[in-house]
Amino acid sequence: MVTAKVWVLKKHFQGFPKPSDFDLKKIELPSLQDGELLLESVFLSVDPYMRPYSQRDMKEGDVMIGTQVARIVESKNPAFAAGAFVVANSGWRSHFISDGKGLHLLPSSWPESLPKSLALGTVGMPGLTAYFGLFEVCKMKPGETVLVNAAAGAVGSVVGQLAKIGGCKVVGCAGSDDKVAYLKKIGFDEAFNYKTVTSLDEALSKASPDGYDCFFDNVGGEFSSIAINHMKKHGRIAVCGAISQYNDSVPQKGPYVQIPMIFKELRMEGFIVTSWNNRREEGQKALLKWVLEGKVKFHEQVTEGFENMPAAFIGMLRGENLGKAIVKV
Ligand SMILES: NC(=O)C1=CN([C@@H]2O[C@H](COP(=O)(O)OP(=O)(O)OC[C@H]3O[C@@H](n4cnc5c(N)ncnc54)[C@H](OP(=O)(O)O)[C@@H]3O)[C@@H](O)[C@H]2O)C=CC1
Ligand SMILES: O=C(O)CCC[C@H](O)\C=C/C=C/C=C/C(=O)C/C=C\CCCCCO
Repeated sequence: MVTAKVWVLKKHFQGFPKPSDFDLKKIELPSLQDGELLLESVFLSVDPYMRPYSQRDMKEGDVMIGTQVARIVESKNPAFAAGAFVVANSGWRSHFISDGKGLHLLPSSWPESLPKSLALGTVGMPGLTAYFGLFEVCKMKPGETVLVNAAAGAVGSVVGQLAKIGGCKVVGCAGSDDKVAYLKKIGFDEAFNYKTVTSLDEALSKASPDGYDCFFDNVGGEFSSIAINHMKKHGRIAVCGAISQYNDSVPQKGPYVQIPMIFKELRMEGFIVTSWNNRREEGQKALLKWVLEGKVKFHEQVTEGFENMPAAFIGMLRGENLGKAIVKV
């Protein structure tokens, strides 16, 4: 019998999640039935969506939602061999049983030299978010100017690099000087610390006096209400996330955006990356190629130990991560 450790949501979050909102439990896993697999999590992802989705999709006592790279320990399913690695969406669990549905084998072209955790970040859901958000929602064109916030994060850092590959000028903002330095290192044309600039308006004007054709918005709130006034005519805004709102008990009432929307004839479009699940392979192949060519750099904020999942999650929400926040079991 295998004993699995799982993190459950003990209490719905009020504001920022607290360690006391989680409970670590042990579950004895049964023996495998025909068609089933036993897997052990090797890397687990902590992502911003877990904060709002927990409110919408979970009840207290549920296992926290989330994805992992897992190794197949034992298989009674002919489609999956023991020893292979998959991306699963099985939540915060150290071990779990699956019938094979919803498991994505890592691409066979995955080189040994590349950390498998990238399948949760740059070459996984966040990277695909950047890929489809830029190409399908922003529809960026060479020579345009792209703005991205939370730019040193899992999604934002890929947005900036893909926009450079696409021949654009890229402006990014992040919440620390170290992150700003990282953005310049990976090729952003302009980068600033939104926490320390005296005026966001001035910082946006200085970074791109002519304004922005595309705004990849990961943050929402006041930043977006100001940034929208810096959009060029017929600009496009990809509403990817609103992390500035997730931990607020009472969402901010931002200034209205309709006026610039009308006068600048802007297109503002929200999206969820799962809308392109049928093109997942295309995106992963492209991202893997650019990583291997060195055109897309990656950085991971790795927290060691399954017992530290809540700390990694809370740390990411507080901006302590540079690049994709990952937990290594
Ligand atoms: N639509 C979709 O399909 C998807 C949407 N998303 C969204 O994309 C965004 C980025 O996700 P991801 O790259 O995984 O996360 P990150 O790796 O960027 O980590 C979150 C970052 O958000 C920033 N942040 C946190 N709170 C605030 C705040 N109050 N104001 C401004 N910035 C803040 C912090 O960076 P900093 O130091 O810059 O403050 C923090 O490091 C999120 O909004 C997420 O919900 C992600 C995946 C899919
Ligand atoms: O099990 C699930 O559905 C979660 C799957 C997560 C998976 O890896 C794929 C997509 C992740 C999407 C992330 C979206 C965002 O981060 C945007 C977050 C929140 C927007 C507001 C949601 C409000 C819910 O009430």
